[in-house]
Amino acid sequence: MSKIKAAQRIATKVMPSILSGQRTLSTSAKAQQGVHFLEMDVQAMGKHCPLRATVDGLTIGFEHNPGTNIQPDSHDTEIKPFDHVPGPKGFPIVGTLFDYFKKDGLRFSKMFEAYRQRSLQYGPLYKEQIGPIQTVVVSDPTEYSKVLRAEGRHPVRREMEPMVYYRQQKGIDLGLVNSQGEGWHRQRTAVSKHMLKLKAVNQFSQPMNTVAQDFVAHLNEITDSNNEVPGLETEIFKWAMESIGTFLFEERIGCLAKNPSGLAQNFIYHLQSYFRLMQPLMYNLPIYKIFRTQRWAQYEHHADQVMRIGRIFVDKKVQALQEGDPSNPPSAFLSELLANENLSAADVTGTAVDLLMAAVETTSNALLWCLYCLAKNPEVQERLRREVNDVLVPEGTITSETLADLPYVKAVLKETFRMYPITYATSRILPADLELAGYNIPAGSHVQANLYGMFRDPELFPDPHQFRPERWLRGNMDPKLKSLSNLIWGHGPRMCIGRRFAEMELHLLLSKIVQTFKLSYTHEDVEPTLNTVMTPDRPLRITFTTESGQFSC
Ligand code: HEM
Repeated sequence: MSKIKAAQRIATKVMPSILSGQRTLSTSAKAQQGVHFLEMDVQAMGKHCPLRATVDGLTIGFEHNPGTNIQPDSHDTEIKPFDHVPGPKGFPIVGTLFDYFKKDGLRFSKMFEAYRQRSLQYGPLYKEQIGPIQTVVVSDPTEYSKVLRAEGRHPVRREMEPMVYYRQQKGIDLGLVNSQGEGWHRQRTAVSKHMLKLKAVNQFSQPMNTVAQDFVAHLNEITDSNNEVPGLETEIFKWAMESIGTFLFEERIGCLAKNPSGLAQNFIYHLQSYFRLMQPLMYNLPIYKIFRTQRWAQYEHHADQVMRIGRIFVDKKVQALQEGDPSNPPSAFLSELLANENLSAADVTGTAVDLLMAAVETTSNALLWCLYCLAKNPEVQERLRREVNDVLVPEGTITSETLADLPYVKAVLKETFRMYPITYATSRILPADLELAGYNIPAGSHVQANLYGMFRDPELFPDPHQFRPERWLRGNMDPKLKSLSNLIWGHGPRMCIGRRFAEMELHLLLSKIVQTFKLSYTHEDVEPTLNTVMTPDRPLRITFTTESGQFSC
C-alpha cells in the first residue's frame, strides 16, 4: 500500500473510530467521491475529539469544513459568512493533508511556498484545513492590521502542539512560548522589563561584543584550505548559544573555546534535531497522542536531552546564586526572576530554558541567511563595509548609540528577513468575531499573516527576488511597509521578547564580520526549507577571505 493510501486509510477508516470510540467505518469509496460521510461522527466527537484544542476558552483546531472557491466580491458591502471564505476543498478530518504528500505536490518543509501559491490562487484571504489545523491566511497588510488592533491584553498564539503535549506528559511548566491567559501574562511581565528595554539590553553590549570578536577569531581559525568553514551552521549555533549565555547567566558557556564544553555541543545537536522533527509533527494528524510513532519517539528523545541540559545550565546558576558562590558571579536576570514572588522556581527554570531554546535556532539561522545574501551580493557587501569602517574602529564596541549611525547595517538585516523570513507567518487566535476582507471570521479562528507571500509580492516590493537593502533606508521606504517588516517579530503585547537582544547581537556580529572578511559564494543556489524556522536546505559553503590574506582581529 502506498504511503498516501495508508494515511488515507488511517484518516478515513481507523482514526474516526479511535477518536470517537465508535465502530470502524467502511467509507473509502465515498471518501474518494468527496462525500461528507463522516459528518455524523464528527459532530458526535464534539469537543471530546483529541484533535481539537482549547486555548483560553476558545476552541481551535479541527472543524468540519467543506471548503469553497467563491471569490470575494469587492462591490458587495455586506459581510459574507465564514463558509464563503475561499479555499481549497479537503476531506473531512484530514482536510487537504494529502496535498502535502503528493509527488511534486506541496510540502510541509515548504509551507511558506504553499501559502504563497494558495494566496495567488484564492486571493488575499483564504481558509484551509490541513490535518488538525484550520487556518485563515491573510496576504494583505491592511487586512492583517485589523487582527493587530483586535488582539486584546492577553493575545493568544496557536500553541506548538508537540511541545505542549510533550511538556504535559512530563509534567513540565509550559513556559512563556506556550502558556496562555493570566499565566502567560505573569511570566511575560516579569521577563519583559529585562529584555524589551533598550537600556537593559545595552548593558550587555560589552560582553556581546566580546563574544562577536571571539567568534570572528574562531571563524578565522577554522577556515579550511578553500577558505570555507566546514559545518558553518553548527559553528554559528555555538556563537548564538554563547551570546545568549552572556545574557542569561552572565558567564561564558565555553562554546568557542579550543575544547568546547561537551554539554554545550550536545545541547546544540539535540536542539537542531528537535526543531527539525517538530515541523512535520505540527502539521500531521497528532497520531502520536494515540500511538508512540517513531518520529515522536525521536522527538521525545531530543526534547528530553534539550530539557535536561538546559536545566543543568540554569540550575547550576540558580544554585550558585542561592549559595552565594563567589567563584560564580550572579546573573542579574535570573536573580530578579527568582526574587519575583509571582514566579515559582519551576516558572523561572521553564522560562530560562525557553529563552535558551528560542534564542539559538532563530538568531543563528538569521545570521546564516544574512551571510548568504551578502556573499551573493558583493556591491551590497562593499557598501556595508564602507559604512561600518567609517563609524567603527576595528575591535570597537557597538552599542545602540553606535547603531544609530549604521542605517545600512539595519537595512541589510531587514532585507534578509524580507527574502528569508525565518518565521514565515505570524498568527493570532481571534478573541472575538472580526471582519476581514469582507468576511466574518468567527472568534477562535486561527488567522495567519502570510509574511513570505507578502514579502515576495511584486506589488508591495518591486523586483522581490533581488536583495536590495536600500528599500529600507529613510526616504526610500513606504511607512506601511516598515510596519510590515516589523511583523517578522510578531506584534503587540505578545511580540518576540528577544527582539532587542537578537537585533543587537546580529547587527553587532554582522558589522564585525564584514570588517574582517570578504564573503563570496560560488556554489549552486541555496533554497529555504523549514525546520520549524526557515533554514538553508544544504550546508552553506561561504568563502571567508581577509583583505590581505592576513587575519588582523
Ligand atoms: C532572528 C531572531 C528572532 C526572530 C525572527 C523571532 C521571532 C519571533 C516571533 C515571530 C515570535 C512570535 C511573536 C508573536 O506571536 O507576536 C517570537 C516569540 C518569542 N521569541 Fe523570538 N525571535 C527571534 C529571536 C529570539 C530570541 C533571541 C529570544 C530569546 C532571547 C526569543 C524569545 C522568544 C520568546 C520567549 C517568544 C514567546 C513570547 C511570548 O509568547 O510572550 N526570540 N519570536
